[in-house]
Amino acid sequence: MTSCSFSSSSLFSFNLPNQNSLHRRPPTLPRHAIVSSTDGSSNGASSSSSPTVKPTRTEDNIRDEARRHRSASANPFSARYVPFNAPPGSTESYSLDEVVYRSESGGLLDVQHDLDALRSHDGAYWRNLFDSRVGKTKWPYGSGVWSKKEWVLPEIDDDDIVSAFEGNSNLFWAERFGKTFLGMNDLWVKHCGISHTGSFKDLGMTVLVSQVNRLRKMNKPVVGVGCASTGDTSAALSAYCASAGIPSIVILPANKISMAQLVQPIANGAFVLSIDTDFDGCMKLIREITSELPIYLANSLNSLRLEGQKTAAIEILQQFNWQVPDWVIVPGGNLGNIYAFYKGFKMCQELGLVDRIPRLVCAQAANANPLYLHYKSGWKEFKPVKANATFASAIQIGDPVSIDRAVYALRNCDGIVEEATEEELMDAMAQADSTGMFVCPHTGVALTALFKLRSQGVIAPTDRTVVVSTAHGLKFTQAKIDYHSKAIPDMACRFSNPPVEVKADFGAVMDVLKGYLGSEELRENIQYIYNYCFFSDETESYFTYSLYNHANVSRFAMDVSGQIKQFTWLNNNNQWNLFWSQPRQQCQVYAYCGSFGICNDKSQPFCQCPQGEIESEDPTNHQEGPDSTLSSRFATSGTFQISVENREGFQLKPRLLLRWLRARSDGKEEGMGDL
Ligand SMILES: N[C@@H](CCOP(=O)(O)O)C(=O)O
Repeated sequence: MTSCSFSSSSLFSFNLPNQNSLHRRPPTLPRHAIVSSTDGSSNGASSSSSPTVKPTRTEDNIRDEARRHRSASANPFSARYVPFNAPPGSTESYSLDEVVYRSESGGLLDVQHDLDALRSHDGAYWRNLFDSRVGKTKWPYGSGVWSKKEWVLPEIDDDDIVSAFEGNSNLFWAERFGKTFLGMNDLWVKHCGISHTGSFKDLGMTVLVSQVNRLRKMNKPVVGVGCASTGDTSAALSAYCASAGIPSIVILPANKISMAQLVQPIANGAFVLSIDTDFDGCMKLIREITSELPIYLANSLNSLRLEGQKTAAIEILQQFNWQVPDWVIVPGGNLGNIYAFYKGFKMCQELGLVDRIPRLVCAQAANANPLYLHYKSGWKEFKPVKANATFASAIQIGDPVSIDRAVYALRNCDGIVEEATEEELMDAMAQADSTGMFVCPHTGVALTALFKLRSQGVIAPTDRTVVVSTAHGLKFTQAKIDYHSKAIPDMACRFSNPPVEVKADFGAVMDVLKGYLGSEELRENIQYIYNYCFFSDETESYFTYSLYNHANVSRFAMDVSGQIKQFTWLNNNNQWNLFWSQPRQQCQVYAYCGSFGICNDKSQPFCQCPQGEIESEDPTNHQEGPDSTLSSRFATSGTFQISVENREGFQLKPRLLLRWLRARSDGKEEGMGDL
C-alpha cells in the first residue's frame, strides 16, 4: 500500500476555513422564466421544453436561482433522531442539529420523519412530485437523493446542500445474464456504483456532508468529518468534503483496500491514515476519536447516512413506474444499506405510493459472514467473527455496526441471508462481465445469492428481481486481472478470458482468428437469435425456446442420427437450412458406431469395422479418467486418428498409447496412427 505523508499541523490547527471562498459554484445557466417552489407545488416539470420559455438572465447559477424561488410559506415537514426500534411510549428524541450518534441506552438511532405531516399528501402526489424532478438541473432536485428532499432532510436550507447530483443511477435490464445463466426474463441490476465516486456511498454522503455544512454555518463545533472505511465510504466522504471545503479524515486498514479506492481520498485532499489493522479495528478507533475530538462521524452508525441511501429503494420503484419488484438482493458488510433499502420501501408503502414491499436478500462473503451465521442459527445470539480476506474487500467486516438494523429489516420483510465463497463470487462477477456488465466483486456476492436461491427454487424464473450493484467494477481491476490470468491459488477461474499473444504476422493472426471464429464460444451467439430457457429440477429437465424475430420460421428435431438439429426456413430457396446441430459432426454422437466400430465423417457409410489388428491398453485406464470416451476414425489422409473426448466435449490430447500395428487400407500397410 502506498504510504502517504501529510502535514498534521495544518489539519489539527482547528481553524474553520473561510467557507464562502471554498464554496462550490455550480455552472452558470441561463435563467428561464419558470415559476416554481421548493414544496413542489409548481415544479416546472414540463416547462423546460415549452416554446414560451425565454431566457431572461444569464448571470445566475442554479443555486442562486433556487434561492430566488425559495418558498415563503412555512415548511410543514420535519424529522428527528429517535432510538432505533424504540419501545412504545419512548419520548427520547434529538434534533438533527445535535451531534449525537447513540441513544441514552447506547443503542442505535434512527431518523424519524413526521409521517402525519407527509400524509397530508396522498401517494399519487408524492409519486408525481418525485417523477417531475427527474432529469432536471434544478437545484437541488437534479440529485436522485434531493429530489426526495421532503423525505430525507426536510428542514435543511437548499443553500447548505452539498451535492454532485448523485443518484438516478442506471437500472440495467440484465437480459442476457438472466436468460443465459438463470432462465430469468425479469432480472435487473441497480448500478449504484455508476455514481460520482463509484459507489452507493455518495447517496448517504451528500446528506451527511450537507448537514455538517449546515452545522458549521450554525457555528457548531465541527472541525472535520471522519470515517473508518474499506474504501468506498472514504472515497465519498473525501469528495463531498472537498467539494464543500470541509476537512476530512479517513482511517483505512493497511493493504486491505484496492489501489483505486486508496487514491480517491488522497486525490481529494483527505487526511489519510493507513493503519495496520482490519476494518473492525479502524471502526473502533474512529468511534473513540470522534468521541474525543470535534470530528463528525461519517460512518453509517450515523443514521443520517441511511436517509440518503434509502432513496435508492424509492428510485427503483420509480424506475419500475411504481410497481414493486419481488426481490431485491443487497450485498452486506457494515449492514447499514440493507436497512436503508428496507426503510425506503417501507416509507413508500406507509405513505401510499405502493401497496407492498419486496422481499430482501442480504448477501455476504463466506469469509466475512456474521449475519449469515446469525440467520442460520435462527436469529439466536449474534456473534461477531474475525473477517478473513475476501475479494469482496468492501464487505470484509466481522462486527457490523448496523447488525440490529439489518435483523430488523430482514425479519420484517420475510428476508433471507445468503453467502458466497471466493470462487463463487469471482465466477459470478466474471459471468456478469461476460454479458456486458463490469461489476465489482460485491455484486458477484449478490449474484451468487441469486444463483443459489434460483437453484433452490426460492426465486422463481418469472420473479422480478433486482440485484444491487454497490460499487463500480473499475475500482477492482486487480481482482479481475488476477482472475483472468488464472493467478488465484486454488481457483479454477472457469470463466477467465486471457488475452492471446500472437506475433505480428498476418498468417499467425489469421490462424488464431479462424480458430476463434470456429470455436464453441462463438457458436453460442445463436442465443441472440433464439431465446432459450433451460429448466431443471429433481423431477424434470426441459428447455423452451422462442425466436426474437417472429418473422423467422424455425424447427427443432432429434432423429435417429442422435443429433439434435435446428432448421430455419429460407424464403429465397424455399427450403429448410440446417442452422445448428449438436453434436455437430455425426461421428461425435456418442457410440454412434457401437463399441468397436470406426466412425468416419468423410465417407459413406460413416460406420466401418476396423481392419487389421489394434492393440491397446485398457481404455478406462488412461489419465483423462472414466468420463472420457474414446473414438477413432480414418482421416482422409488414410492415417488413423484417435481422439479422446470427455463429457463436457473438450478434446483432450490422448495419453493412451494405442498402437496401430498393422492396418491395411486398400491393401496397403500403414505405419503408426497419427497420435
Ligand atoms: N464498506 C464500507 C464500510 C463502512 O461502512 P459504512 O456504511 O459504515 O460507511 C466502506 O466503504 O468503507
